[in-house]
Amino acid sequence: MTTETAGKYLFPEGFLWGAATAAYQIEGSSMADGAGASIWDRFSHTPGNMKDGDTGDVACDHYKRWREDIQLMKRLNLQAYRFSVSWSRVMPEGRGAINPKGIDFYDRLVDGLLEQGIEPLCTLYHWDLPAALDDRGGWLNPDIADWFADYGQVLFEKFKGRVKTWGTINEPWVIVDGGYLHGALAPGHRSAFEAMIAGHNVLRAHGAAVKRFRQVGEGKIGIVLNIEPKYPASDKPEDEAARRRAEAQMNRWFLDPLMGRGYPEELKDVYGEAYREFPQEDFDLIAQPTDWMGLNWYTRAVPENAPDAWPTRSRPVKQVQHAHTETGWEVNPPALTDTLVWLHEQTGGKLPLMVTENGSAWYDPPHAIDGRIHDPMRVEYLKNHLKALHDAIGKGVDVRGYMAWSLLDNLEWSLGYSKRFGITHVNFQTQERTIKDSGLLYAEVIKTHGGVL
Ligand SMILES: N#[N+]C[C@@H]1[C@@H](O)[C@H](O)[C@@H](O)[C@@H]2O[C@H]12
Repeated sequence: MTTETAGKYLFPEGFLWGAATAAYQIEGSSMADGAGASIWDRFSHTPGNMKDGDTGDVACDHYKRWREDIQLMKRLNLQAYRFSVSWSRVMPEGRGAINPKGIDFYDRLVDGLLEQGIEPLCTLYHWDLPAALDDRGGWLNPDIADWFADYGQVLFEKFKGRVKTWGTINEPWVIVDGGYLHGALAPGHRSAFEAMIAGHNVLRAHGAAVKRFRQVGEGKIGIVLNIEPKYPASDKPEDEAARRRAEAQMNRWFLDPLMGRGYPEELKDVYGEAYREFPQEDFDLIAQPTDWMGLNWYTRAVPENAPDAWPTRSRPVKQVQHAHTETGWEVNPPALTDTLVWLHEQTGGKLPLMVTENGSAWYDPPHAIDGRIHDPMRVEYLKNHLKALHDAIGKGVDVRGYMAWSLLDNLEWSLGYSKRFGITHVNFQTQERTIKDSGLLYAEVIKTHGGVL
């Protein structure tokens, strides 16, 4: 904070400050106490899939250390905690029998959070599909919509009155683009034909869960989308056309059907013969009204026309004038403001938004030095993106909260433990947690409602 900015970035009363994680990335013990395997247990144990051969077998050992981690959340002044449930820990086969020890873990976690005055925000699905369901076709099997709604009902009923904000699915685009189109994520398929089908079933499952929530649940429900704004590399028509294809394939593929607009026209151009039509009743199910929408936001892209680039025939042009994180993502806070304004417009300005993930990976030392973890780049990233978020609110965007990604350094999927996103450092040899300078700043931001920015 400088004298001229003192108080300039105060956030609205009731703005919800938290941090986010996901089950497979932090829990460990993924097969303990009757849990079933997920597609990530299989994928991470398949040689060649994971950097350094890393797996989620231990991760942050959160399954055992959850009490310690709730104390960590208190030290960070968190008002909320966004976590996901491992479907196969609760329902080992994905359908039918419930694993009592599995659901008991989440029961204790939710009660522990509430006891500390931390609001639990629960994501039903953050990529870790039960392997038993994958054996039945997984997201390629249309029956998964009912399987997912049945799973959701178990949680809606179990946590009624305690969990009041639900997210159905985290990042449909990554589930499909990573898991079915490019194969970089579980279950590792590479087919545009499968991607269209899987994407449609992910959306149907969301709709089925929302419908079931209206019957048995209590509170608010929404979905969490990753949006990466696309800016044209030049004013050449071919670059604008490339931008539109890239925007349709990532940002509108799922958003448009959720808003009742069906798939964007450009998707036919992107997927060609793999594109397919679906019945209107599916789109009616998908466009079930929801109560809020989550935005996971990290960076922007500047695509140019690239006829050889599959499937969008576009390629991002590196913006060397800006800093880039360890994951190679450009740092561009104003693009977050633009995205929030765009999403506000795309959702008709009636759907409350929440930034459900935002953060950055930088090189951090493997252990604390004199009890501290200095992460100046992450401090700057956090400060500047919170200011950009504040700017969006100033432009009339209804943003209700911000969940820092992530509470802990954790398993960055197929990148393993090589990329650290946490505001808390984890020494993966000792499991020691050390709040980084960015976490100390975030605690102050929360305490001052942004006044410290
Ligand atoms: N990569 N990256 C960091 C972060 C990932 O760790 C989360 O699980 C996803 O929801 C989303 O991709 C964002």
